[in-house]
Amino acid sequence: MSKPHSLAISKLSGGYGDVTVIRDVSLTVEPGKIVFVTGRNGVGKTTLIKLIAGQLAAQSGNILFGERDMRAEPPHARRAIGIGYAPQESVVFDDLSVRENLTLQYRDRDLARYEALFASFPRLRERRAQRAGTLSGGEKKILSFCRAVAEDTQLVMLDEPTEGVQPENIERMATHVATEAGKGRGFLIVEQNLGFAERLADHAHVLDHGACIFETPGGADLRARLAERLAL
Ligand SMILES: Nc1ncnc2c1ncn2[C@@H]1O[C@H](COP(=O)(O)OP(=O)(O)OP(=O)(O)O)[C@@H](O)[C@H]1O
Repeated sequence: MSKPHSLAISKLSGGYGDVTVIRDVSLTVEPGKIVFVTGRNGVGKTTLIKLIAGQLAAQSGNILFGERDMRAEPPHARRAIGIGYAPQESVVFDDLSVRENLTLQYRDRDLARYEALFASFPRLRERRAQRAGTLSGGEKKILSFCRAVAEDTQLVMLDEPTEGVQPENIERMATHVATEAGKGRGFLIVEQNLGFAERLADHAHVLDHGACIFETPGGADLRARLAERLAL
């Protein structure tokens, strides 16, 4: 992995066509830091991640990764530069096997890079020859999580990674995120699971109507601080 970069978003606005969903959002993810974005349904969390990944074009504001302006780069280039992404809908190719889904982007098609993840999620290894479309919703989320974590990117964006995943696997996800952050990778995680956020966050933002209405450092009572803002 090359020298780690910070992601720095400033006054970012964007949405769908002429409709503005995200308004003037600013946040930073430094190397090795875990930053959460939470908020109620429909406030724009996924839209924000898609703007950073390049799946949606920004209307105004800046997205810098290191010194580089990401707004000029198409999605595949942003990934190649070091911004990985596991979307909320998991993007599992149903007709391909689990193995193919995990190795599509690698010329060597080697599963060895998944050893540590398979140790935590053995069902994925057991089901490697199975059509990915036959996996349960939670298993698809785990597949998508593993693919993003195993990829050699400096930043990992996860959109609701724990949705539909059982508690012991959520705990294993948390362990992998903490380990990877310890190696210097940054994480930007959209989550409504406040326990997961409290367990991992260095910093958290609350989004409402497309704007950041609250931000706070991580820590023991993060869940309560966020819940208070979410109830407003
Ligand atoms: N393709 C689209 N075209 C137009 N509007 C959209 C589109 N996708 C989402 N929206 C709207 O943008 C707003 C924000 O949606 P978004 O998916 O970003 O919210 P979210 O906070 O991620 O919600 P959830 O927690 O339910 O996943 C919503 O009002 C939604 O209806």
